[in-house]
Amino acid sequence: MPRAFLVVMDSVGIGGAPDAASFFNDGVPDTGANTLGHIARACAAGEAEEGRSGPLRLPTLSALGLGRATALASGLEPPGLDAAPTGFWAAATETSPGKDTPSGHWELAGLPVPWDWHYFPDKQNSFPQEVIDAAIAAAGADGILGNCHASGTVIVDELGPEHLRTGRPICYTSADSVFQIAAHEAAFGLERLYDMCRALAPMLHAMKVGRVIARPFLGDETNGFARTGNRKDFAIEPPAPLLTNWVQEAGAHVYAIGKIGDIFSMTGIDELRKGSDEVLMGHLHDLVEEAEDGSLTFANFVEFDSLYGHRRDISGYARALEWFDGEIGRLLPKLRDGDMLLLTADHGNDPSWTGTDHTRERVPVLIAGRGVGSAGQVMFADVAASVAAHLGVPAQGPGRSFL
Ligand SMILES: O=P(O)(O)O[C@H]1O[C@H](CO)[C@@H](O)[C@H]1O
Ligand SMILES: [Mn+2]
Ligand SMILES: [Mn+2]
Repeated sequence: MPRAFLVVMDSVGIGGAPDAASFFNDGVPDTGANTLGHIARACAAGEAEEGRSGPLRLPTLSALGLGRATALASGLEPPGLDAAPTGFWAAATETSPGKDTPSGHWELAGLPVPWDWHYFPDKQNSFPQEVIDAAIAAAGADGILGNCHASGTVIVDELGPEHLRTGRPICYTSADSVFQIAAHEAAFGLERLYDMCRALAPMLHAMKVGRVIARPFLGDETNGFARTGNRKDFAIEPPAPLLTNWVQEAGAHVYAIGKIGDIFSMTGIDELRKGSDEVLMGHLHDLVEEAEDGSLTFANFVEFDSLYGHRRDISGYARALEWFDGEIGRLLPKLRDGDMLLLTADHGNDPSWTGTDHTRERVPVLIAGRGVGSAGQVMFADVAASVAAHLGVPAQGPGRSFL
């Protein structure tokens, strides 16, 4: 029986979104943003030399059509990615009005977001008093810190000492529909932070804020602060069935790897494996070996986005892509007849761009196991319909299979 492995390379956009002008970073429209294309250009120009050197080397992803998809999506031919495709590729366009992770994943799973998310657009004094009051009550503190747009690593460095002195949680947001809470795992307490997020989530979700995100960190003023791997996203539940439900309702097993569990609030998921991207890649290799016939494995590799995209770190992003390419190169020979591996992304996060937020872009669709060719321009929701068609389960919603 066929199996499907749907792998999201978080934020690996390929530019060219037709509505990029309606999205912004620090007030600058996302028009022209191109995560993969600008990384490849910087590498070719010798401008991404930290921990690596020279042109971006992605032989496996290039053979699966990454360069062709980027050129089709944006007109930018990424240097060094011009291999003749040996897989099936496409460039996908999003319709949901958000450039955030839940919007991208829900639509890839066949469910465009049917509402406008609530944002906190003011860069300072971002949160309304009723939200601040609820946060203070949920924290059991005498106030909050931050109340602004921020990069999560910068605000922890800046406000970590005051957080330790006052016990006040650091609350911040971004261009996404998120309410993020950074707190010290020991001094404030990890479970206390999770409890605070759980207490606030119903109010924020009712406002159509997509996620309350726990951002635990450790360290001190002398040695500095660092976020831990205990991040937890408290996301709004998807409002209708999507790919994981369709597969599960057809009687097949659904494995989730990484943030997929949080993004979908475990809807339609039988088992979840979490950890760093390196650990997640081990789980993906294991599941290619052992996943049941007919099953769906749905994975998210977040560190392209969280460690490099939001940090505007081009060299780091290139290193992560080259590591990932090597791993996928080792994975392909393990695929069985009837397996489909589909690599895609949920939005862009161009590390050469201004600001620190996601960038509105098209995303690649790279498929191993379904012959050689191209579907050209497709829609995010077509990914779900195509995976469902491959598995032989009925699809719902606006997506159409391109297989
Ligand atoms: O800067 P950090 O804390 O990584 O936050 C980033 O991660 C959030 C969720 O993807 C985004 O909205 C952006 O704010
Ligand atoms: Mn994402
Ligand atoms: Mn992000």
